Amino acid sequence: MTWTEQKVPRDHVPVESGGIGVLLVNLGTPDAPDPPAVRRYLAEFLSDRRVVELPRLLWQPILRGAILTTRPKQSAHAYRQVWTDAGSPLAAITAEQAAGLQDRLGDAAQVRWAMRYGTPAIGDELQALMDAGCERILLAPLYPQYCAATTATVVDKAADKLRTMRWQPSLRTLPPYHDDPHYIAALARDVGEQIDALDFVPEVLLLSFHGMPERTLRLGDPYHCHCRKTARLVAEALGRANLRIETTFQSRFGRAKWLEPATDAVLEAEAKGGTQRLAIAAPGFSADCLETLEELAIRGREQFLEAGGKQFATLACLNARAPGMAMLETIVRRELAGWI
Ligand SMILES: C=CC1=C(C)c2cc3[nH]c(cc4nc(cc5[nH]c(cc1n2)c(C)c5CCC(=O)O)C(CCC(=O)O)=C4C)c(C)c3C=C
Ligand SMILES: [Fe+2]
Ligand SMILES: [Fe+2]
Repeated sequence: MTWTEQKVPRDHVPVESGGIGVLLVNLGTPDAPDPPAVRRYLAEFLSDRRVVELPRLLWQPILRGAILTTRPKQSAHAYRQVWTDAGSPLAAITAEQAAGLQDRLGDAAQVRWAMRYGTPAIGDELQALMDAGCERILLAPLYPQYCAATTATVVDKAADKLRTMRWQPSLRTLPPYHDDPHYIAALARDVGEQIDALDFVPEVLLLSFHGMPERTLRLGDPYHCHCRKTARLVAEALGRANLRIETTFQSRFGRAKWLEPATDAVLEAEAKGGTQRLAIAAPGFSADCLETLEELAIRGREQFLEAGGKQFATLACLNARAPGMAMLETIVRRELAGWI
């Protein structure tokens, strides 16, 4: 043993060294569907300057005042409607995706998962990978379309952890995969199969993406363009002449103008304009969550049917089913090239 090794405290030495890690990251979700837990989650999420790009001195009083006194109660009600025995759908599905990817990668890499807001925290999971001997880590934000409010903030948070380390791992990040042929093929196959399994033939398929303030498009965020490209490629890959496919943006928050057309407005307009049978998919969400299970599947259905629509279906996200997992394995292995 060399002099340096003798000087290194035993508990700071990885158990095994030279390992490869993969950290899957999604947005985050409350620990429980009750107002205090939702308040903690929203406080962290909506204090992120990547998410709400307003000066702190202006935004924090609004957040701590109007928003955090009313929204946690409303959102907790929404979360209760989608909560499962395994907890929040977003966390449960992300855990399943990590387990599925671990099975597929075997001994080649250790896979863990984290949430940008709440738990399990990115810093803790990076540490766990390092403690398990990983010196090279692929950070994989599970957002197909790049957005500063989602992708960049994951990298920021990982960098915050690295900033505290004397001995850092080597880090790679998974690039956005909005136009990756494997992602498009997985979506086309999965969406196509789900449409074929419906008990009705939809006239219209809405591809609904999470919205963003329109200003971010003008500031150069590629998110809107990525969503549009995904939608165009999925429509081409589906190749269904009798199915009209439209792109919309959901989950508007606050008073600023958001990307349009808005999903809720289009659902109403379609029904009022005579569309009777409609299906909706959310290709930007890698896992089902509040925004798909409550906003689309519950409220979206009500909006469409109340406006005169007759049949409505929300299609599941790729989640941990085979087409999505095969795609994830392929794009992760590609980024691990040279490491494994
Ligand atoms: C300014 C506010 C918000 C921005 C910008 C935003 C961008 C954004 N979000 C996602 C993905 C998800 N968002 C989810 C929930 C959610 N989003 C916001 C606000 C903004 N999102 C809020 C306040 C909430 C919480 C629920 C509520 O109170 O309405 C979720 C689901 C989380 C879950 O627990 O299931 C996801 C996923 C993307 C992809 C995105 C920008 C591209
Ligand atoms: Fe959101
Ligand atoms: Fe929502």
